[in-house]
Amino acid sequence: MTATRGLEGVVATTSSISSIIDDTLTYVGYNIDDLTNNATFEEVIYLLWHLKLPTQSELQELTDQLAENMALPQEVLDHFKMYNIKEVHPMAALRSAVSLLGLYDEEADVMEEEANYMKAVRLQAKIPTIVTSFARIRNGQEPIAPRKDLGFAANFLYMLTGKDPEPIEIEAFNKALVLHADHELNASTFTARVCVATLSDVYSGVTAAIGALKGPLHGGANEQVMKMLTEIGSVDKAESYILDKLEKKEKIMGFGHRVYRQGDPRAKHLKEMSKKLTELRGESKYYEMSVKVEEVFTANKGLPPNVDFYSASVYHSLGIDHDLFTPIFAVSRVSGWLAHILEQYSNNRLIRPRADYIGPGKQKYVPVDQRG
Ligand SMILES: CC(=O)SCCNC(=O)CCNC(=O)[C@H](O)C(C)(C)COP(=O)(O)OP(=O)(O)OC[C@H]1O[C@@H](n2cnc3c(N)ncnc32)[C@H](O)[C@@H]1OP(=O)(O)O
Ligand SMILES: O=C([O-])CC(=O)C(=O)O
Repeated sequence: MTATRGLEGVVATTSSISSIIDDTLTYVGYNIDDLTNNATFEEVIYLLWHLKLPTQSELQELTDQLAENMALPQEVLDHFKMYNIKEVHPMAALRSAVSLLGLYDEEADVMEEEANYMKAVRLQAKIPTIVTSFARIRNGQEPIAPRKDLGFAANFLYMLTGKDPEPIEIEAFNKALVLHADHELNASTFTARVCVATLSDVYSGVTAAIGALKGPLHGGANEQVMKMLTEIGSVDKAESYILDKLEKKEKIMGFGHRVYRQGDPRAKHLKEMSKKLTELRGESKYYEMSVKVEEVFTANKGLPPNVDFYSASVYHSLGIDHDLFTPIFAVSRVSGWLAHILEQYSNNRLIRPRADYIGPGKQKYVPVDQRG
């Protein structure tokens, strides 16, 4: 038995949800460019869960179900008072809140298909409310209830700020949600599938996935990109900053990818939005710094930016706190996790690979009082 480090190139399941072939990303056969330019996030959720685009009435039904399920149990809101909310990372709070949510769902352990689908609806609906409520409570503000007249993207921004978002903000946020929704067998989705393949419940699968997304080599990279841009501070400092990091053999967050070789097809959409939004806000230095970082990094390492790189300046331009960037990734990616969880249940087999043992050979047990 020989191990493949990081399971690189290992094909671990079949799936009908999304594919990356020759650097082209599709959801159920629809090119990501087409979906980003045309679809609402609600349509994409439906697509991932049903493997077809919805009709008008199917879309309305899902939209209504999401709207009806956005409110949180009071216990979940109350639990934010149990710890020092200002000190806690919102990804840790989200992970805990989703786990807690499972305790208040009477159907949490009901494994029928319809019950699992409705849990998916409830989780997709409630995760934005968790993230926005957390963000407001830690600022001493009351959580804001969602509005029935707003779509998913607009509602998130409204619940976060209490203000009616501008059309360009809604467009940018909707695109970001579409772009982050699914990505084949990335680390957090694989985690979710491994978890539920034991026939554990949907809440456990999503809680595990949030834990995997949190790490800086995966979803956590977008917050680190913003930290880097803040540290750089101005365009003229970008080149020396990057060269110094490379000299020290440090990784530059937001670059590189396990699967893409020529580049991540999602990055160009975020780059375009970053340009538009940073100019609109009079903060084009964040876009310009990003472009300079890309130029210097790719010239030296030949690795193009991934989805996390330009999403940082997009979210910053939307006025979002930097530590909420990864939770926002989860607000979108939960749609993909749930699609994969439902797919796993529908054709389940325990996921249990092997390890290539490289420890000591046979040893004889020595009682503790005789060990030197
Ligand atoms: C949504 C997402 O999850 S997208 C990914 C988000 N993560 C990041 O942006 C973090 C930065 N990027 C990385 O750490 C990596 O590119 C990963 C984790 C995304 C992919 O990693 P892997 O396929 O395992 O590549 P690995 O980390 O082994 O890197 C291969 C080589 O490229 C280098 N490399 C890869 N990415 C970077 C980077 N961002 N900065 C500097 N060097 C890099 C490595 O140092 C390594 O060089 P070496 O062979 O000389 O040691
Ligand atoms: O696929 C991956 O390894 C990481 C990624 O880009 C994503 O999850 O969107």
